[in-house]
Amino acid sequence: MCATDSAVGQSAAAHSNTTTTSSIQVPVIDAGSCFAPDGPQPSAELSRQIREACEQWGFFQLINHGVSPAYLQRQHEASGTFFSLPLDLKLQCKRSADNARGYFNDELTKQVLDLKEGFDFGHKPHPELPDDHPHNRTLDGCNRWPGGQDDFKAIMTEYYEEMARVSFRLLEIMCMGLGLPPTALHHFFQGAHTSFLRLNYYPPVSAQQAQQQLKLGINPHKDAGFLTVLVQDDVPGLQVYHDRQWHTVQPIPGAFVINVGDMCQVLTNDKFNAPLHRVVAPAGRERYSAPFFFNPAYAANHESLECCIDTDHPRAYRTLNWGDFRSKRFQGDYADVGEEVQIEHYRLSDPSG
Ligand SMILES: O=C(O)CCC(=O)C(=O)O
Ligand SMILES: [Fe+2]
Repeated sequence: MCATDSAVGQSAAAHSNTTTTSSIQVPVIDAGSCFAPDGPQPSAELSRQIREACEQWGFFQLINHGVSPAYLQRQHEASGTFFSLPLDLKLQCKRSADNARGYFNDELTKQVLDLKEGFDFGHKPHPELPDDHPHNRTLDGCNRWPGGQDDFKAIMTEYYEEMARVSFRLLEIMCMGLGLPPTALHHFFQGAHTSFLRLNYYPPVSAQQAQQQLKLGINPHKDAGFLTVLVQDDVPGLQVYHDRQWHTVQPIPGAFVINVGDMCQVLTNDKFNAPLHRVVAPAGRERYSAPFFFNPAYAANHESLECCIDTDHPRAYRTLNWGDFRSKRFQGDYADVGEEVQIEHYRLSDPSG
């Protein structure tokens, strides 16, 4: 990608090949259908639960959200159809150094090759113009689609819009949890958010391979944007690092898995933490997931919010421009360019700052 960040400052255990099982679980929150288009207003109790999950884990699952399961099912089926296309067709829309969007099977996370395939597409500023029109070339590049797969494009575009709607609602609930008006942070996103949808396909490794050595579909990383809304199928693999252990995010049919990203950590002055996570390559079965990375406008400058600063929590970061951060990050995901930029470089106590 990736919208990912590095594991600087994390203990060696976070990089070990061992998986620890634990009885504590990523929080599961009932949203009371408030993500349905005509659903009820989110309650203060929901915003409290989400705030606590963001403070304690930076990860949670949202059930009973109210988004029609048909969207999720259509997306899942279309993703399966895409990844089963012949490789030469997929390679026709392969991403390149100057265009972060399209198909890829050579992603590096922290300069280590991931065991997976993926497909990215994102915000198109002028939907009425062709994808490759100069006006639709963004900092991330422009969308490219596999030839002759109009249904795939239509289903994914519809799904993207639905995830954007869900993300705006989540943003509002998070603001409520911080004691802000629900729309207090809209200006970071509205009209020009640079979100993108990623489809992930993890081919199975043999049970024998998995036993010999832990194989990772995605290496440990943090997501760089504001938040991520992910759906996974019924094959476990996603793990979050919490309290010095890796915890599997157990698949729950139809649930959204939400995690905090770097920009949210900067805005909240470390009150909400972007958690380290990874994917264990599935043994014996393939696995699919679809993260929607809810990203601010390129021009958005991030400074910690006044409501998150006090004498015990002084301002932790220098101003960080999202477009600048994002483009530096993509260079590191596409090719091994040495140490990647990360939010720690913007920490006011960072001597290199
Ligand atoms: O596949 C998953 O469950 C997680 C994917 C992920 O973390 C990512 O694409 O950044
Ligand atoms: Fe991620």
